[in-house]
Formats: sequence, structure tokens, C-alpha cells
Amino acid sequence: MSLPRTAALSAGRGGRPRLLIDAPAGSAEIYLHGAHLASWRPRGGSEVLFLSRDAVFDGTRGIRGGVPLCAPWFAKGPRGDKQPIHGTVRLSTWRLRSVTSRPDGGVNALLALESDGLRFLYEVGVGEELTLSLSVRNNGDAPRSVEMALHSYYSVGDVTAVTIDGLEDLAFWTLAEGSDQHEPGAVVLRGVTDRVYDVPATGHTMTVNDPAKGRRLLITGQGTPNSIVWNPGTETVGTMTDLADDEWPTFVCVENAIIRDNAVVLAPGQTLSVGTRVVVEPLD
Ligand SMILES: O=P(O)(O)OC[C@H]1O[C@@H](O)[C@H](O)[C@@H](O)[C@@H]1O
Repeated sequence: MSLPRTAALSAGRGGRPRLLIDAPAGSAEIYLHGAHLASWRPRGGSEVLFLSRDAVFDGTRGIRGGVPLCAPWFAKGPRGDKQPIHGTVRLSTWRLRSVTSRPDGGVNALLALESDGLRFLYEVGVGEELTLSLSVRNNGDAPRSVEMALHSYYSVGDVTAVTIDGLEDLAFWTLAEGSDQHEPGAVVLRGVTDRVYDVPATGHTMTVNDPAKGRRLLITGQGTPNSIVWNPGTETVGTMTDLADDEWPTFVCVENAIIRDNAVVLAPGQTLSVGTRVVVEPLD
């Protein structure tokens, strides 16, 4: 496979193969382990994604930060009986299928994975905007239940000062508060936050306002009727060996997903696609 001059395959952290993209419209780093986007910078801008300094790159677990892919299930699956947590694809080594330059100065990278009768394709569009498109096809001969999440970790200046627009009055559930919770106004993160929202599946935008970095992130889902907002806070950060104790204020996970009651049963030959688009703007 030939690569454009704006991309190179090389050994990254832990000697793991990763694709480096340095194109006129933006740069990125994608590990083949988990098809894990670990970095994205629009040209002239700063890093958008969070990556823990304690992230593990030995292939035994998902990389803490960036954009882990959760599939073919999320957490322990719709019935709570699946392992490993968040599915197998973030632990699998993907194949790089193609890397192409775009006329707008961006680059598209396409990765593929065949796993347990499912064929995954993942396109990462790197430029002034970030586009992530993940599809799964049931290549087996029996129906398969599938969940997927683009588990994005965004770098923020101070998570306690962050507000998230676009989720006001939408129903969410948490383990602590139960289901069908509602909150008026923007989401403010106070302590451990782990919410699953029901949102319009396509074209719904959430805005992460980050005054400490002076920017906002506009995150728009495609085929994703759930959004997850997660930050471990001081309460749970200590239980995580691949996240440093002082890092929780510096990121927020805002995930586009299709999980739980929205899990899809794919007939043989059927495909399910989800996506996310991220745009960075200065905060006025
Ligand atoms: O530690 P993991 O498996 O990467 O999961 C991190 C978090 O991922 C979030 O999506 C979940 O809602 C949280 O419950 C979970 O703690």
C-alpha cells in the first residue's frame, strides 16, 4: 500500500505501529492497536484530544485517552454479561487499508478488522475538522446484537469550568440516579459524572465550552441515539492504574454511541454505521 507524503507508518510508544499524519489541514496519530486515534490537531490549532501520561501501550489493554472504539458491545453489553469491558475491538490490531489525500489538504485513513464473524471498517478524516465513521457488517450466518461507541476523550483546561450544551432536558440515566433523569440547562461536571443520554440519532450537536482553553468543541453524531458524558472525578480516578491522579480535571469524555435499548440486531449481511464530526471554534 502506498502512502501519501503527508503520512508515515512508524513505531510509536511501546514500539507499537502507528500512522502519523502531517497534512496541510491537520495532523494526527493513529495506533493500529484498537485503530486508536491518539492525537488530532487542526492546522494552526492545539491538541484537541487528551492522552494520559500513564496510558499503557503494551497491547494488553485499551489506550487511555484519544478515541477508543467500543464494539461490538459497550461496558458489559446490553444484558451485562459480556467481557472484556467495552468490547474486543479496542484490544485488536487493525489493518491499514488505505491513506488518501483530500483536495482540501486533509487526509483520510481507512482501517479494517475482521473479528468473530464481524467486519469493521473505520475511516478517520483528518483536517480542519475531524470525522470518524465506524461501520460493522455481520459476515456470519446468524443474527448478531451490536453496540458501538466512539469513546472520545477531549482535552480541556479545567473540567469544573466546562459546560456542555445540547443535552438540556434530554433523558439520561446513571447507576446512582437511575433512569429517566432530566436536568435543565447546560451540563456542569461536579465530581464523578457517568451519564448516558438519549439524543436525536443524526445531526445532533453537543457543544463543549472550555473557558480555560478559550475554545469550544462542536460534536455532531451520525446514527448515534446515545451520548455518554464521563469524567471519573476524584472519587474514581484512584481506582484507575492507567490514569494519573491529577489528570481528571484535564479531560472530558463526550461519546457518540448506540447502546443498551438501542443495540441493533444485525441480520447476516447487514451493516450498521455510526459517526462523529468534531469542529473547534474560539470561545467568544
Ligand atoms: O476504564 P474503561 O473500561 O476504559 O471505561 C472508562 C469509562 O467509560 C465510560 O464510557 C463509561 O461510561 C464509564 O462507566 C467507564 O468507567
